Amino acid sequence: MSTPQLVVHRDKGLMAQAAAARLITRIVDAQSARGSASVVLTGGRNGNGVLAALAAAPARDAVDWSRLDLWWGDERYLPEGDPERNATQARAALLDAVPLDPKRVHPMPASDGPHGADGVDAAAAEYAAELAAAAGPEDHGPVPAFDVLMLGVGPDTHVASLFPELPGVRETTRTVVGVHGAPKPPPTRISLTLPAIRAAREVWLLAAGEDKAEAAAIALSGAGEIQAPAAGARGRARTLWLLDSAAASRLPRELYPPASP
Ligand SMILES: O=C(O)[C@H](O)[C@@H](O)[C@H](O)[C@H](O)COP(=O)(O)O
Repeated sequence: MSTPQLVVHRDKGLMAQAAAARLITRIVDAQSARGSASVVLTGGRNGNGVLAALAAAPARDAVDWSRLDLWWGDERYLPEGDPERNATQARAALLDAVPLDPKRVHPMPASDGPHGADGVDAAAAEYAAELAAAAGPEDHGPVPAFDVLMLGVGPDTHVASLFPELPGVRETTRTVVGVHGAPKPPPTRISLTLPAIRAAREVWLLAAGEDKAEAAAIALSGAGEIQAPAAGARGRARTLWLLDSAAASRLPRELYPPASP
């Protein structure tokens, strides 16, 4: 697993634009090398900000959208099309504006699907099976080796729907779990687990705003992953924290020396 690298941008708008530019490059490189690319999307304002910046970037046309697999790191277990679903928000921010292959877009199940509102655990198992079916021998495991997996970071250090101390973050075997009683609404969610997240080549953690400063400082100062799930989110080849200066304001100095005057 890789050691976190930090990139600090002046403000959250620039952070989103720079992350979008980085994502375009990463997708184009993967498509050139292997024919296709795979990206895992996150919910939340920062993740949607990156998607909106990507939608507005002229270089988005460099991506072959028909050869891109999209997955989700977590989902709010709500009916299809609910405005609070991460997939609905991602479609509005970007996905509806680009020529994706619908067969390569893999939203997590919705609560009005075959598993029903009480079936979040079965819905999570279904998504795990979908991931396993997409993994090839070269992936060495039950999920594809995603090119980039993005995660918003919560003020309590949660990533995806893995919250401090709750069962999801303790999962060591399953790749996807149903989440009950999440402290961030809605309480019922589906989430990739840390083992699934760590299958990604690159994991990018997005944190902008003063309310993320403490979470970033804790997660990057050697905290355990059960107490600080963001600390356990690492990519095989690269772990990148993309921050704005407000979110970076409480990092230990050895991680982020203050800018010279
Ligand atoms: O479904 C969700 O809510 C998430 O995926 C969650 O993990 C989110 O990414 C963080 O809470 C950060 O959210 P913000 O970027 O809005 O602060």
